[in-house]
Formats: sequence, structure tokens, C-alpha cells
Amino acid sequence: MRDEPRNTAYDLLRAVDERDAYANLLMPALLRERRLTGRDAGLATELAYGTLRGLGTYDEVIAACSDRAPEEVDPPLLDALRLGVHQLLGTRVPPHAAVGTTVDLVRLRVGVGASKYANAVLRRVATRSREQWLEIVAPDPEADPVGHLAVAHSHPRWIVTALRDAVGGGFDETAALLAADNERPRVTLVARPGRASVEELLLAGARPAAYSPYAAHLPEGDPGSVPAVAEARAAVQDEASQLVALALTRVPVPGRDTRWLDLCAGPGGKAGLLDAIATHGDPAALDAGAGTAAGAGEPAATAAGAGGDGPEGPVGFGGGARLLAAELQYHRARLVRQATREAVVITADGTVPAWRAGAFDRVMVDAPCTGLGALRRRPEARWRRDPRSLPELGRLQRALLDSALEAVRSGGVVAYVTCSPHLAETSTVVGDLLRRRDDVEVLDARAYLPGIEGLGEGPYVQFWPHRHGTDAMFLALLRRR
Ligand SMILES: C[S@@+](CC[C@H](N)C(=O)[O-])C[C@H]1O[C@@H](n2cnc3c(N)ncnc32)[C@H](O)[C@@H]1O
Repeated sequence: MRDEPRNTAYDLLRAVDERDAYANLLMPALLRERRLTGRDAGLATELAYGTLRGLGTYDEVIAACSDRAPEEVDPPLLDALRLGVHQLLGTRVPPHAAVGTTVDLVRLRVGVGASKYANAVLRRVATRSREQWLEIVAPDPEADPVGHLAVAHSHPRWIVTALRDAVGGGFDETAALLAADNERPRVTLVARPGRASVEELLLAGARPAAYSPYAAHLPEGDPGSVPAVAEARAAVQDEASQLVALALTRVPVPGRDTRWLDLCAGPGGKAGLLDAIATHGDPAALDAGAGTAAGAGEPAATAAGAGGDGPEGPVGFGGGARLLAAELQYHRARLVRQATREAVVITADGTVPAWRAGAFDRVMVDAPCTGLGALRRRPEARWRRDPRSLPELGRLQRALLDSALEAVRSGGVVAYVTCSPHLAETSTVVGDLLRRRDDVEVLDARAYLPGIEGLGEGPYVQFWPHRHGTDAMFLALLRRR
């Protein structure tokens, strides 16, 4: 009898290797096609994602148990070995079952000769626990801390270095961050204001979230089966993504506040929330008694705490603005259209403005980046990212941020956001801009996310998976003078 969960996990690994498939897009399709549900679907997903996340560790163990280096092993056999090692070192599958099912899989899918080799390697792997193997295969943490963390937590060296620099250098905190990257992220929903409510999501089985007033976590089940999600009144959205969009809407701006721009809107997560708030306002802030930033052309009311020497406090937007959502790629712009109701969505290059300079009151730049802040979501992403993409991304990030500052009027505000904590994509980009331009004031972004600890020293905000349970999202808030 075919072992469908393991065969499916193996097919996913092969598709990722051979066709550069995205695991989180292909897996649901494979499960549907093979009619795997419940425990079988859960097992197939865990085996595939766990193997992809852990293969940096597993390849070192395979190397120690074999007379061939992993790069000399045929890719179809290597993927099966990784799947077997994951079961042995990363799951509670009994060792005899982990070895037996993998050897069967290799015999059927690769060949009889290869199955004998797999049997010998996996029997050796099964003689030690994960911790015991790490003692042998991971570099000494004193002599080579980055190398140790890279093998122990299965991340490429360059990413360990980048995350260590971003998190502030400590070995223990870097280890906690890398460990959090290997956890399965919770499914978080957003109730788009005026279109759905958190109460509605809670009634559908979700649980309250810690930080965003519009968020709830879905502990199990298909988000698409929640009626508000199926009707695009709610959506799946990480809590930090919600919060950076909310922060942009909560900065007081003097005078007109009716024209908002999302410069890099696809696939539309932040645009969906911005469009709802632009249209219906921000009831959570208004109910909590924040000052109001009245929409519809009226001057913003004085914000709570505004007027002194310190940073102005957050305001709740009253509604009556319109969002323009720009996205370079046509198919992604179509997704933005599905996520929004009132917004005008255009396919456009944000660095070549299709609008007048100074036309907008608030601008979101959620710039293309390495995505190192969302490694939890895409199990294979850490092995695909390439540090050589940084210079080109950096040029684009700078061009988009400059374009955003041209698009915003004097007194208006720009949010620069990345789903990466890499310093070259975050504070370095903003720092360069501040050296080049004297018409920009940096706001302390923490002031617009009150009550959330661990966001950094300011003025920028950095969310972290190991501190907040969110993606590692970066936010800078800039006011045009
Ligand atoms: C990080 S994603 C934005 C995510 C989105 N804000 C959300 O919350 O769903 C960056 C987007 O910028 C788009 N992009 C890349 N270059 C662009 C450009 N020159 N102008 C506008 N959009 C661009 C990409 O296609 C991608 O969809």
C-alpha cells in the first residue's frame, strides 16, 4: 500500500528542488489532489516543511553517516534521506518506522541499490539523538558561534550573521530568534474595520490576539471556511503587518487627510486594511478615546499628548479618505483589487509617479525585500535567498522611498516598511535618505504602537518572531517638512 503522506511530502521536496516550487503554494494543491485531510494532511505537511526547514542540520548528519558528501548524492536519494533524518531527529515517529518507511520509499521511487545505501545511512543516524549529533557535527560555539548557530538551527551562515547584527549581537537572543524561525507560525486573521469585527471572528472559533485590535488567531481549520474571510471582509494577515499599517493611519497630520497611497500594494494585505480604515475609520482607536484625525477634508483634531515637546500621541482616523493602491505586477494588482473595495488600484511602477508631486497625505511603502522576516512562513526560503540580491534591492528600496516622499505633501507622513530586519534594508536605507534630504523629519514610531514592549530603542520599530510571535517587520515613520 502506498504511504500517501510520506509520498506527498517527498513529491513536495522534489518539486521544490527540481522546479523551484513554493512549498506553501504547492502543498495545499497536492493535498487536495490526493484527497488527504485531517491527520494525514497534517503529517504530510509537517514532514515536508520540517524537512525543508531542517535540512541544514540534516545534511551535516548525513555527511557524518555516509562515505559521500551530500552534494555527491543523487538529489532524489538525498531528499529521501533528509525526509528519513527529519523523522528520526525531528519527530516522534518511532525509529524503526522512520527507517522502514524511508527505505521502502527509496526502493519504490529511486531504486533497489539506493535503498540499501539509505538503510545503512539511516541506521547510523538512528544511533544518536539530535542533541548528540549536534555535539558531533556543529562547530564549537566558542570558536565559531555563527557556524554553530547555522548548523544547530539550520540557517545559512549569512542569514545568521545578518539576524545577529539586527537583533543586537547576543548569542542567546540570536539563538532564540533562529529557533522561532523554525516554529510553525500561528494563523492570524484581520477583521477589516467597518466590514467585519473581531467578535465575529471569535464566534467562528478564533482566539483574541495580543496587540492588534483587529486581529484574532485561528488555532485550527481552514481560514477560507470562516465566512468573513470567504467574503473578503476579513483576511489572513500577520499581526505586525496590521500594526505597521495601523501606525501609519494613527499619526496626526495637520489639515487635509483624504488621499492615501500604497506604493507597493500587491498582494494587498496592507492595502485591504488601509482601504477599510480610509473608508470607515479606525473604531478601535476612537473607542479607546484617542484623539480624532477627522477625515473628509476637515482639519485633524488635536491628538492626545500633542502640542508638547514629546512625540505626539496616536489619533484614530475618522474615515472619509480614499486609497490609491499601486503595484508593478498586473497579476498582483488583481489580488489587491480583491482585497479592497473602495480603493483605486493601478498597475504602475512606484518609482515613475503616475500622480502629482505632493498629492497625498499618507503614503505606505512596503518595499520589496529579502523577506528574512518571514522565514517561518516559507520553509524553503532561507535556502533560496541570496545576499547578492541586496545591492539591487537596496537601489529599489531607496528609489521607492524617495518617490514616496515626493508623493506626500508637506506635513504628510510616509511609512517605510520591510518584511526583513536586515540592517542593509532597514535603518541603513532610511539613514541614507536622511543624509541626502533635509525635508524629512523622523518620528518615533513606537509612539504610535503604545503598550507594545520590545520594539527597540527607537525611532524605528522592529517586530520579532521570538519577542512578539509576529514576522520580523520593520517600520520607520517619516514626516515631510
Ligand atoms: C513586500 S511586497 C508588498 C506587500 C503588500 N504591501 C501587502 O501587505 O500585501 C512588495 C511589492 O512591491 C511590488 N513592486 C516591486 N517593484 C515595484 C515598483 N517599482 N513599483 C511598485 N511596486 C513594486 C512587488 O511586485 C510586490 O508585490
